[in-house]
Amino acid sequence: MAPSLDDTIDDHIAAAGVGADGEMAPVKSRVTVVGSGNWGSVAAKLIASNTLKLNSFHDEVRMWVFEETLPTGEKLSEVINKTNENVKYLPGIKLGRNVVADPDLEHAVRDASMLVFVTPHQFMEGICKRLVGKISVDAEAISLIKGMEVKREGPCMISSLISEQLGINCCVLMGANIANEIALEKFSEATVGYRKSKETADKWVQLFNTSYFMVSPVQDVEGVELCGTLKNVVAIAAGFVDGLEMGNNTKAAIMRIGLREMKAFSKLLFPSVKDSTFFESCGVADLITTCLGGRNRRCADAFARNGGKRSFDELEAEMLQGQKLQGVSTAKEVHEVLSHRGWLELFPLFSTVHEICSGRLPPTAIVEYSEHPPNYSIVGGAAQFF
Ligand SMILES: NC(=O)c1ccc[n+]([C@@H]2O[C@H](COP(=O)([O-])OP(=O)(O)OC[C@H]3O[C@@H](n4cnc5c(N)ncnc54)[C@H](O)[C@@H]3O)[C@@H](O)[C@H]2O)c1
Ligand SMILES: O=P(O)(O)OC[C@H](O)CO
Repeated sequence: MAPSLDDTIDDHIAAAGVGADGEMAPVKSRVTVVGSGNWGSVAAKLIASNTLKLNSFHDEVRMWVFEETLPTGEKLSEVINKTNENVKYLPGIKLGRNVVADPDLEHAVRDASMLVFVTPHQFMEGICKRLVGKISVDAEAISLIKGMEVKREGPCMISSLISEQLGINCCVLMGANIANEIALEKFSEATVGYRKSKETADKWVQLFNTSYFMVSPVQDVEGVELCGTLKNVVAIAAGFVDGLEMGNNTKAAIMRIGLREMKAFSKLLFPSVKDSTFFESCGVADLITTCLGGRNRRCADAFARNGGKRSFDELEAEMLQGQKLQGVSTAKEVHEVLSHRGWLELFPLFSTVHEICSGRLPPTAIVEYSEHPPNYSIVGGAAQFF
């Protein structure tokens, strides 16, 4: 979109730090969204509707696109800029003319003071490496990414990866947020997790909040992020139960046991995690929506219907057209933490999900007790002590 003359004048005045009345004007924040998948595109849309309304932000929202060539031979970023739609990951939805797709990562983040990270978690380490030394030293970040890395030293949440590699503060935003529903402006809620600065959290809330997207801040980064991350493992279990046609009671049981393991795992890793976080949108609400309507649930359903004979990679490629599952790799990462710390028997649901995904147990094992090594039952488990 070509900026209007008024916008251009305003930008020049703001850049000079002088208001129209000759007073010093507050410096405007520039926002870049790093990622342009299904949720990344919706996040850009939400933010862009707000930057147009709020004087403290530049109107333009840059969105980094992992470039790809479409079947038509055109570049995805060029088509987004031409049509104002992400035709591959969010077809049929206008993003807002102030969203500008940029395939050049370094250029996309240049001069940005607010960085929104929203890619599948497995790509973040590489993206951070490319960004070292390329971003403003006083930039603020937020991660919308549900996932974690496991390093030799132990588990590393994606917000910590961003903070440690880029030397900047990083909040998180998680919630019951199936992107396609928010794209259609159906009401939902989300939770911003922050570490210290409530002022920064409020700025993120202001940037995301709309009449149909209600955002609340809580001071518990790890709790919020672990809820968003671990619910994907429970969603895989819920999908198995659906694929096996076991009914609603079984699925509710899986969700309850899963929530208990989410809480126990989070608190064992980070004793500061608050119980109340599990009752925010990022907790129980995300668990419910994911187990009802998410991509992890859908692919796990297909996996179980095929008796585990078709791999998740194959199902993902066939069913999601380029979108990425997070639950299967998260189950593996959680399993690594559990086995390294000797906690496997405390988390029978998490452990069983990984065993099924990796083909060592059949999908039916999700509700079987004690018959398979390592001889535990999803109903028991010391997770009940938390
Ligand atoms: N889609 C949702 O409903 C939803 C909602 C809330 C949170 N999330 C979370 O948001 C994060 C991003 O998910 P999404 O739905 O926006 O993505 P997606 O799964 O729709 O799309 C995959 C994205 O990865 C990109 N990609 C592929 N290969 C890449 C590479 N090598 N390097 C970098 N990028 C590459 C693709 O271009 C595409 O943008 C995930 O952690 C997800 O759990 C998703
Ligand atoms: O489609 P899923 O399973 O990746 O879940 C999407 C969101 O995380 C739901 O909040």
